[in-house]
Parts: sequence; structure tokens; C-alpha cells
Amino acid sequence: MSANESDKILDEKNSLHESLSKLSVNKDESDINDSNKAANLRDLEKKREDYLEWPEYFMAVAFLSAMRSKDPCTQVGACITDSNNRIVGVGYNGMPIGCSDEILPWGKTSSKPLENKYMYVCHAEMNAIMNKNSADLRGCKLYVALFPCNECAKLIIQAGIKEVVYMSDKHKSKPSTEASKMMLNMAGVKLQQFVPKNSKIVIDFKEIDWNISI
Ligand SMILES: O=c1ccn([C@H]2C[C@H](O)[C@@H](COP(=O)(O)O)O2)c(=O)[nH]1
Ligand SMILES: [Zn+2]
Repeated sequence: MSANESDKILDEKNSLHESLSKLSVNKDESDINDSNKAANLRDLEKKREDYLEWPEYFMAVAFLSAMRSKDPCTQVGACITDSNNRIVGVGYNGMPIGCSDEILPWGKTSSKPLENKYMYVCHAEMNAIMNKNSADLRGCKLYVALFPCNECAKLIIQAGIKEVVYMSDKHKSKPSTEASKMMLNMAGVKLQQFVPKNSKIVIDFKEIDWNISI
């Protein structure tokens, strides 16, 4: 055999080898794809593990409700639940029914008390209690974005709510928060700061694959 012929045979052999190894890489990829598909199908037959737990869900409802607030500084939401984990009241801070939130003030820095929001705004907890859809709230839990003020604490106690789960305690040094804590403790209302398991809970309508056109 000539040197030329032997080179040609060697080239053909190398090229065959290359094609075979490409085929085997493709086969590996397709094996991985198949096993991913199988795993996804198996997942669809099992209970989901990343669903929202009750406390996360109720606090998220409180925060969603806060998004309805027109207060430019602080939006507070509250969600009341019964012993069967049913939501029995939801509310956010806003002006009283029939009192125009276009006319009443939203500011807080006027030297005239009548020109500040504080005289008029109904607190989230008050609205959640007033909006209740069950006969009474005895033994219920209240989930709220901000630790309740002293006025809300009185309503919580009188309504028979037995536990307050709050997110922020940013006004802890205010006398109204101190008075609130004193009364809630005296009345035996359990206080628990919420520790979120999820740093984010997102509803992205565009991500939901239900053929919704946005
Ligand atoms: O227990 C509470 C305390 C306060 N709020 C509401 C009332 C106001 O609308 C804001 C507080 O306004 P700032 O500008 O932060 O003073 O929060 C409530 O709903 N519940
Ligand atoms: Zn309050």
C-alpha cells in the first residue's frame, strides 16, 4: 500500500470516529432530556411541596390588602383567621365609608390637627374587625403588617382575638406601641413576630400559562 493510500484510510477512520463520538454525545443529551421529562411527569403525580403554608398565605393576604390603601406614607393590611384557617375579615387603612378620600387630608405635617390624616383614617385592624363575615371573632388570629397601635389593641382585645402575628415592629419605641403591648399582654393575647419563609411571593400574570393575553 502506498503512503497516500494509507493516509487516506487513516483520515477516513478518524472522521468515522468523530461522527460516532458526536452520535454518542447526542444520545447522551437525548437520554438526559428523556430522564428530565420522566422526572417532570413523575412530579405531576405527586403533591406539590412548594405551596404556601397558612401563615405565609395569611400574611400575603394582609399585604395584598394593604395595596388597596391610599395612604401615601404607610400602607397597612390585616387579615383575621378562625381556628379552621378560614379568613373571616380583611382590611386596610383608609378613610371611613362615605367620607371622600379626595377631600380628607392624607398629609401629616400640618400644625393644624384637622388638616392631618390621623383624625380620620380607619386603621387596617379596625377595618378587618368591622368587615368580619362571621358571628364573632373570639379565639381568632390577626395577621398584620405593622404592630397594632393602642387603639387597635383595644379593639382586638374587645373582639376576643387571641393572637396577633405581625411583620414590622418599627414603632416599638412609640408610647402608643408600648401601651398596646401592655394591654395585649395583660389580656393574654399572644404576640408573635412573623418570620417569612419566602423572601418574595410573586403573582406574575404574564408568567401564568393559561392563554391570557396581557
Ligand atoms: O395600628 C395601626 C397603626 C397605623 N395604621 C395606619 C394609619 C395611617 O394611615 C398609617 C400610619 O401613617 P404614618 O404616616 O406612618 O404615621 O398607618 C394602621 O392601619 N394600623
Ligand atoms: Zn391602630
